[in-house]
Amino acid sequence: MGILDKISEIEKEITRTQKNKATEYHLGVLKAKLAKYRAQLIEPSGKKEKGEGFDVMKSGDARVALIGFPSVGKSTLLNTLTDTHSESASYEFTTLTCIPGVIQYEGANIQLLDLPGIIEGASQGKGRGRQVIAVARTADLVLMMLDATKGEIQRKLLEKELETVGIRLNKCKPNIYFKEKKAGGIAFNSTCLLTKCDEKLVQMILHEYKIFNAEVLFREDCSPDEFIDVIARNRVYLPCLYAFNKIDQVSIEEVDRLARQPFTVVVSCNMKLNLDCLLEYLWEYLALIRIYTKKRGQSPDFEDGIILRRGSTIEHVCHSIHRSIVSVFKYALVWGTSTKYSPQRVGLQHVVNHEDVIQIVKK
Ligand SMILES: Nc1nc2c(ncn2[C@@H]2O[C@H](COP(=O)(O)OP(=O)(O)OP(=O)(O)O)[C@@H](O)[C@H]2O)c(=O)[nH]1
Ligand SMILES: [K+]
Ligand SMILES: [Mg+2]
Repeated sequence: MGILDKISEIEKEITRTQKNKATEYHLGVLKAKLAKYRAQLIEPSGKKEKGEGFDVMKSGDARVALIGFPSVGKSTLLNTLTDTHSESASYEFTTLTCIPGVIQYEGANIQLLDLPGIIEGASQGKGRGRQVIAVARTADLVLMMLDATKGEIQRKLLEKELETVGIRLNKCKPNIYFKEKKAGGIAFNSTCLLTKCDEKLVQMILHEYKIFNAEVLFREDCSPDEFIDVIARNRVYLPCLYAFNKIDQVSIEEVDRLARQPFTVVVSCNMKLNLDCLLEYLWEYLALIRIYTKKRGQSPDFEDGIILRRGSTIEHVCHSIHRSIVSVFKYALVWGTSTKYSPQRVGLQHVVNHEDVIQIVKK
């Protein structure tokens, strides 16, 4: 039996099995098995698959992958937001490779990757699904483009495809400490009440993975699926923005309904409607900030900021100026919203805010 057959057997058994207290353990083990086989499916086979242009160099401050069914308007968006041209047409599978463009926004260079359309079964290799998904894993954000005239179906189908290959959208990593050990059996602990998972189930799942010695600490009330995500290791957690395109084709009531969904923006690429809003969301979801540096006695150059991630520290600022700066760093002066007063003297661990002005004082 091939892996695909094994996977579909297990999937069938999971749907057949009624969910209740008595089947909980059985289901947990089935899910662990499923996760194992799926991981084998996406492991690189060694030989390079066809599809040139898929190894695109990462560049700029962040990378966004355009994922969607054929002909939803992905290439039209790339053509509208960047200087790059990607063929767009009314027939499906117009785009056959990965085409990178650059969005310039708020002083940041955001790499936007136009990709071939994907369809149901993409995760199992239909069309160029596997290559497209491999690119999505390298992105900082998935921009899922959907056809507003088709309601929510496309979204559900694509979410399932990405879910299957271990891509988690708009989800946090489960707060579970997990460490494999050489000996000592399985040490299980939790810091909160667990309602979805227990020690026995954790052990059974670990045995499925042939893990017999490990330390496990649940710091939140996680499900068996979330625990499997932690031990499976190949999971990626990405923010996702859903963009419903072609709103020029649906009623105002439908536009309003779609726009109210979480993590969603409604646009028309052809008619250039609401694209400024899409860009604002991208900036927000990528968690980008821009700071300025200045030299002593001079005013900052507001034309030339440094783009960082939210949560970055003075140490990150130093590194993005030059590798050697940290070794001669004495303190920094900060003007902006991250300090109580301006300027304020801070150390390397100080977290900076959007639009802060920073002066590095050397030893
Ligand atoms: N009505 C309408 N049509 C649009 C809009 N945006 C794109 N289209 C049309 O949709 C068709 C497909 O556009 P593409 O940009 O080629 O779509 P794609 O997602 O790149 O398609 P593939 O590369 O084949 O996956 C073209 O005929 C576009 O003109 C829009 O906002 N409204
Ligand atoms: K097309
Ligand atoms: Mg295209």
